[in-house]
Amino acid sequence: MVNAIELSDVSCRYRRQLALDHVTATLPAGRVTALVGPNGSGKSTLLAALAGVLPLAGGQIRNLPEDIAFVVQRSAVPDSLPITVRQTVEMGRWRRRGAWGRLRREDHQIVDEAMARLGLSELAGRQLGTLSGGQRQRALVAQGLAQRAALILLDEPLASVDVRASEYIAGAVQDARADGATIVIATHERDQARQADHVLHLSRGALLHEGPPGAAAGPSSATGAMTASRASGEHAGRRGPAGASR
Ligand SMILES: Nc1ncnc2c1ncn2[C@@H]1O[C@H](COP(=O)(O)OP(=O)(O)OP(=O)(O)O)[C@@H](O)[C@H]1O
Repeated sequence: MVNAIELSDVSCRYRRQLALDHVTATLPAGRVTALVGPNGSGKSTLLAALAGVLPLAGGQIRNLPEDIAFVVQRSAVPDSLPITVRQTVEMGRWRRRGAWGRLRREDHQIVDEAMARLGLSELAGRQLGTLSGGQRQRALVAQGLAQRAALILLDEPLASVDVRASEYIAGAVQDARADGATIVIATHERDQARQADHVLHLSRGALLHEGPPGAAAGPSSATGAMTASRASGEHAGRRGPAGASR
């Protein structure tokens, strides 16, 4: 039995600015947690703290797994990066094999599976920079999935993506959950927050509320999503558009 990740009194700063303000919260193991709140409320900062790329200014995080996949915002990846879709997804195996290590047959299988899951198989040889925004986002999510990490962090994976990409990504998230991963998603998308198991509502770096989707949200909710009831069942969206099943 894997324990929930526990944040107690977690604070983070960028120089003098307090970006996370004494956050105490729980991220249930093997479940999807959505981080919601207005721009600048601390969602990306909380992901960076969980990923270990931003040191804590105070507090502690317990039960953090060692293998963590961090799918950053698409805007954080330069358009001109000379890399194909396959190479992008293969980078998800670097942690296991090292950047210069040879991928094994099982790695290639995992990469193929992640690409198929996100509907990217036919785009494998394409340069990342020649893809649409939604396709590029799918490639980044596929890279995250290929890590087969116990904790998967996704920063705004549905920002400015088309319906097809958002269906593939939502399906991939539910698949990773079904495989036992703990997933944390910063999102502005109502549907994604509704489909989560647990929601942390942040405002100005502080936790306003945590609980199941549909529970009370503060009046400043950026998404307005928290008053809606859960739209779909446990494994809703497990399959993406045609050909995406695995
Ligand atoms: N690299 C940085 N240097 C300085 N301040 C930063 C940095 N990154 C974020 N901040 C500040 O920290 C606060 C929290 O930002 P963060 O990006 O975590 O919010 P967010 O909820 O993810 O916002 P968004 O929805 O716009 O992505 C904001 O006030 C922001 O201006």
